[in-house]
Amino acid sequence: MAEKMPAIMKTKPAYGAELVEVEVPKPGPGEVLIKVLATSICGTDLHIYEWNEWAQSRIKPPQIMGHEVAGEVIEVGPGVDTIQEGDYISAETHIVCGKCYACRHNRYHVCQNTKIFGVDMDGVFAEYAIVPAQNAWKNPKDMKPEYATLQEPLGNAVDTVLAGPIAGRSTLITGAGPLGLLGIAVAKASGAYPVIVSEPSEFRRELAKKVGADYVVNPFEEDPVKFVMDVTDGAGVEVFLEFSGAPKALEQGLKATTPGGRVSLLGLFPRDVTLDMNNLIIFKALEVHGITGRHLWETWYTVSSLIQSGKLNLDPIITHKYRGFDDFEEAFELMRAGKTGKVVFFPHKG
Ligand SMILES: NC(=O)C1=CN([C@@H]2O[C@H](COP(=O)(O)OP(=O)(O)OC[C@H]3O[C@@H](n4cnc5c(N)ncnc54)[C@H](O)[C@@H]3O)[C@@H](O)[C@H]2O)C=CC1
Ligand SMILES: CC(=O)[C@H](N)C(=O)O
Ligand SMILES: [Zn+2]
Ligand SMILES: [Zn+2]
Repeated sequence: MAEKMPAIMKTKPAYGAELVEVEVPKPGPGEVLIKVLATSICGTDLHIYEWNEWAQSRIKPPQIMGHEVAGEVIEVGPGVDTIQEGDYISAETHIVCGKCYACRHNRYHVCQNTKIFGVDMDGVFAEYAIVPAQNAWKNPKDMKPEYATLQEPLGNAVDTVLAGPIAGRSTLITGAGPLGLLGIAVAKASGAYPVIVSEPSEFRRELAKKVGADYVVNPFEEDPVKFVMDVTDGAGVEVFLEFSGAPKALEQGLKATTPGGRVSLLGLFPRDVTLDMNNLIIFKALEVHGITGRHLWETWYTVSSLIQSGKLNLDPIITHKYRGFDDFEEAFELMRAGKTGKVVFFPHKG
C-alpha cells in the first residue's frame, strides 16, 4: 500500500477545496482503516465547500471532507473485536456518546454530544480513511459500492418516509434534490400511491419521474395545492414528506394534507418560518414528525434490506460517477447548480 494518497481537503477558511497528497492514516484504538471503494457527496459537503455560515462556525481546516462511504477494512486498530480485515463496510456518520440522557433512552439519533466524521474530524474523500469501529456497518459482499455508499442518506429518507404507514397512501413529496429522490425511491418501494412530487427544477422533475413519481408539478408555475386536490378528488394527501427546506413548500404541503394525515419534515429551513398553526396543523389534527439522522441501528437494517430486495430504484438517482478525484471541482459545481442527483466517486483509478 502507498504511504501517501490523494484527498479532497478543506485547506483554508474560504470557498472551495483542494486535492492534496497526504499520509495514509494509521488506525488508533477503536478505529479501522478502510480502502475507500465509493464515496458520495452530501449537501453538507457542499455547505463546507461553499463555506457558508454554518460551516464557518463548525469546521476547522485543514480537514479531509466527506462522510458517505463504502470500503474494505484493511487494518484494525487496538481493541477492535467487532470488525475484521476484509470486512466490507459502510458507516454511520454520527459518533454518539452512549452516555447522555438521549443515548440512555436508546435515542442515539438525537445524542446531545454527537460528533460527525467529515465535519468534526477528517472524513472519507480519500483513497483510504479512518472509521470508528463502533460506527461501521457490515455490508453483504454482493452489494454494489455505489449503492452501499448511499445507505447513510438513504437512512434519512427511510426515517422520513417510514415514520408512519405508507403502503397504499397518497403521498406528496416537496423537493426532489438528492434526498427527495431517495425519498421517492423508498416511498415507491414501500407501496405508496399516488406519489406526487412538487419540484421547480425541470431536470429534477424528470429524474423524479424516472425514479417512479406518479405525478410531478412545478410549484413556480402551477398551484401544487390545487394539483394535489385534483389528483386526490379533493381529499388531499394522507402523507406529506418535506424534503426541500423551502418555507413556501411547507405551507403548501400542510394545505395539501388531508385532515388527520401524517407529515414528516426533513428539509432544513434557512430562517424561522411563520405558519397559521391553528388552521394548518391543530384544527387538522395532523401528526407531525421532525426527522434527523438515522435510528441506530434499526434504520440501517431497513435500508440494507430495501437495497437487497432489489425494489429500490437507485440507478436514475446516481447521475454522475467519477473515477479518482481529479474532476472533483466539476462535480461540486454541477451539484451546486442543481444539475445532479447523487454524485459518486470511486477513488481508486485502477
Ligand atoms: N434533518 C436532517 O437530518 C437532514 C436534513 N437535510 C436537509 O434536507 C433537505 C434536502 O436535502 P438535499 O436533497 O440534499 O437538498 P437540495 O437543496 O439539493 O434539494 C432541495 C430541492 O428542493 C427544491 N425546492 C426549492 N424550492 C421548492 C419549493 N418551493 N417547492 C418544492 N421544492 C422546492 C429545489 O429545487 C431542490 O431540488 C435540505 O434542506 C437539507 O438541508 C439534509 C440532511 C440531513
Ligand atoms: C450531517 C450530515 O450531512 C449527515 N448526513 C446527517 O445525516 O446528519
Ligand atoms: Zn450527510
Ligand atoms: Zn449521547
